[in-house]
Amino acid sequence: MPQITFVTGNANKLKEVLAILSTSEEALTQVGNFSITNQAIDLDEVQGTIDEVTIHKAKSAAEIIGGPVLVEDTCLGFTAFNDLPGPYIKWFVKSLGLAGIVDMLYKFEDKGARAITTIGYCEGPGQEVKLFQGITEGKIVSSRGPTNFGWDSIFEPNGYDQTYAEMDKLVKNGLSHRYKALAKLKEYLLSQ
Ligand SMILES: O=P(O)(O)OP(=O)(O)OP(=O)(O)OC[C@H]1O[C@@H](n2cnc3c(O)ncnc32)[C@H](O)[C@@H]1O
Ligand SMILES: [Mg+2]
Repeated sequence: MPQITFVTGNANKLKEVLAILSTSEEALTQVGNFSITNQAIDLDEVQGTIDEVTIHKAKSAAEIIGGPVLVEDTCLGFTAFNDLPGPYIKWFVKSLGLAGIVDMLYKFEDKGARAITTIGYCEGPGQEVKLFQGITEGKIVSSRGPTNFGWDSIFEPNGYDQTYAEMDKLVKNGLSHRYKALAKLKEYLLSQ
């Protein structure tokens, strides 16, 4: 069975990906003819568009692993900021904290935000990268719920009165940006 390595340095991402792809959280899962395993490597991230960042991550992962890989890059962008910070959200969370990010939008009436996961699939060194993207729209609110995963506690998806952090995991994993991107990847892998 061909094996694909999901490369990420983020344990929470890995948990969600495995929960969405399978019904259990085992460290190994199967989609169609492929089995998916994991390696925790923190890949370099270039500056650029979401697609450029993901393509670069996938290519470097394929070089390091020497075989088929999956990577993902997750963005959070604000409508009032023309979709920034986008791929740079991680550094904003690190430097400003969640309260600092909420404050950034203080003077804007529009609190709209988009969570975007872009998955990159590369079959090996030097191969093209296929992209699968999922977007969930919502708004930025004052932090509610556990704060152990990124910006989950300040993002409230449209149509819900809970933040991602307050939601049951099954609910988040049934509507999230990551779920939508993985649904597209799954469809592709099942057709191979
Ligand atoms: O090794 P990689 O896969 O790159 O893992 P990372 O943690 O560096 O992740 P990203 O580069 O994609 O940066 C995304 C940022 O958004 C956070 N994040 C990712 N998915 C999230 C989600 O579903 N909910 C909340 N925060 C999330 C994550 O903790 C990072 O701070
Ligand atoms: Mg990263």
